[in-house]
Amino acid sequence: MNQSPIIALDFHSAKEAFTFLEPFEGKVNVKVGMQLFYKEGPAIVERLKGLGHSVFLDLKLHDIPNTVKLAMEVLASHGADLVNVHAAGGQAMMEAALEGLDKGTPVGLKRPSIIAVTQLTSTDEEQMRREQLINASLEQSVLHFAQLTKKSGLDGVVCSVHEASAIAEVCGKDFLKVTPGIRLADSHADDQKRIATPNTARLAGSTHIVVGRAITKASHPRIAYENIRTEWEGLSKDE
Ligand SMILES: O=C(O)c1cc(=O)[nH]c(=O)n1[C@@H]1O[C@H](COP(=O)(O)O)[C@@H](O)[C@H]1O
Repeated sequence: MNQSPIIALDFHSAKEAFTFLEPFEGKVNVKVGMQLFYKEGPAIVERLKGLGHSVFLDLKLHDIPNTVKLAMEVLASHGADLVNVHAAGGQAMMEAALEGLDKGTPVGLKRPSIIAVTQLTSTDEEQMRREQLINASLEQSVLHFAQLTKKSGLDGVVCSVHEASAIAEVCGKDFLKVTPGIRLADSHADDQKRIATPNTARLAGSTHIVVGRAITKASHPRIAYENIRTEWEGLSKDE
């Protein structure tokens, strides 16, 4: 998957998603999450891939190792470029996920990259300490999960922009740091707690940004996408 912004297709149906994508010329990076996948099934991934788009299949698996391994074996056959799990599932679960993906990837195709969610971007430190009983800073917790993810052999993590540079120091520049919670300077946080602009994401060393509502709810989604892409890539408006 190239480094263009990943558009979160948080839509209710394939019809809505494809209508939304119509004004976009060429191939884009898209994310299919639970809402669209549970409605449309694997066909949505296959259709998007058929149009040449790159697909992050965001189902955030979190279960016992054997169940995750078997599920990943099936998911690998849909052709997604990137999939994810929750790092809190543990090292054995992450290793099993990787094993399932390796086993399920059709011969001749590249195994999807796999990343683990550290702490959701809708979580803040106070909530983490209170609800998860973690007696550490949020950054320490994210770094812990990033190191566990790396040790398990995965390709990277989902984190917020605020932890990206610390993760780069510990896990390396090439370890994926996929960062949702992206907002333009003047937009609402909605349910997100750890937000940042595309420009901050680039300076912090995010490898990818995931953007949903700032594009999908914009009055001109294509223009919103271009503005975000321009800021993320550090280009001036006319480049
Ligand atoms: O795994 C994810 O993609 C994810 C992890 C996370 O910690 N936070 C997070 O917001 N996401 C996803 O990223 C997208 C963000 O959407 P917006 O807040 O509308 O930009 C949603 O589809 C979330 O499911």
